[in-house]
Amino acid sequence: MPGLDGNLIRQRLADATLYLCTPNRPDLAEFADAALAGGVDIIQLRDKSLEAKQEIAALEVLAEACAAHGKLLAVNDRADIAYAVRADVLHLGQDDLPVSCARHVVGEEVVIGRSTHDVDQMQAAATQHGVDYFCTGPCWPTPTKPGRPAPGLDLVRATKGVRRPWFAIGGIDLQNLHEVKAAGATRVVVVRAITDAEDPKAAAESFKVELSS
Ligand SMILES: Cc1ncc(COP(=O)(O)OP(=O)(O)O)c(N)n1
Ligand SMILES: Cc1nc(C(=O)O)sc1CCOP(=O)(O)O
Ligand SMILES: [Mg+2]
Repeated sequence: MPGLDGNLIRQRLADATLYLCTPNRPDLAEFADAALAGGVDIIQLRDKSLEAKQEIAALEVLAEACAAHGKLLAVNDRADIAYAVRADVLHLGQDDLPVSCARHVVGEEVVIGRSTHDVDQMQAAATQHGVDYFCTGPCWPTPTKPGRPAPGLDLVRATKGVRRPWFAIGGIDLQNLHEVKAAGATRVVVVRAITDAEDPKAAAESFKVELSS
């Protein structure tokens, strides 16, 4: 079955402000439904513990939730799995598959994103052929990505005004979101702020309210 049309995916990306990465969890379907109902625009399965078969099974759960809410499904690292589940988005870090290689696997419709951690990487991702969006971070050191040094909000400030869609990431929560916005970000990626929330729908709603003001 073909995935969404690339123009529609890129339109949804342009409109997206809240991107959630989640590990697999026993209540994945209910959790995803709540987060998407609260306003999450893109949901990525980020779980390094899964074998391909289990990752595909979890992504199929997320795909159903994304289709029901008209939102985007993202795969982390694996172009083959993105292809297998007809994902809308493939996210690649600096040490992952080269973009040109991933593009051959997933085709032209799928949106490809990149992680960046310094100004040189950010400027490269802002112009590199085949890249549709990028992320800058971590804004703060985060236990979700142990050992990754944080360039902090200076990198967000350096990215302000770049036209290609970009998201701030790393250590962002409802308490410090105003600092991220003041540094120039209009889009954010979060993990714990929603995955650890008692009420994921309410957490997502609060992010969306703050991001739209
Ligand atoms: C949306 C988004 N942004 C950044 C990352 C981090 O990617 P990477 O640096 O490859 O690290 P891992 O997540 O693979 O550990 C991401 N996954 N998603
Ligand atoms: C997965 C990931 N990538 C980062 C980067 O800077 O590229 S920071 C990060 C983890 C973000 O998790 P939390 O919202 O729980 O701090
Ligand atoms: Mg990666």
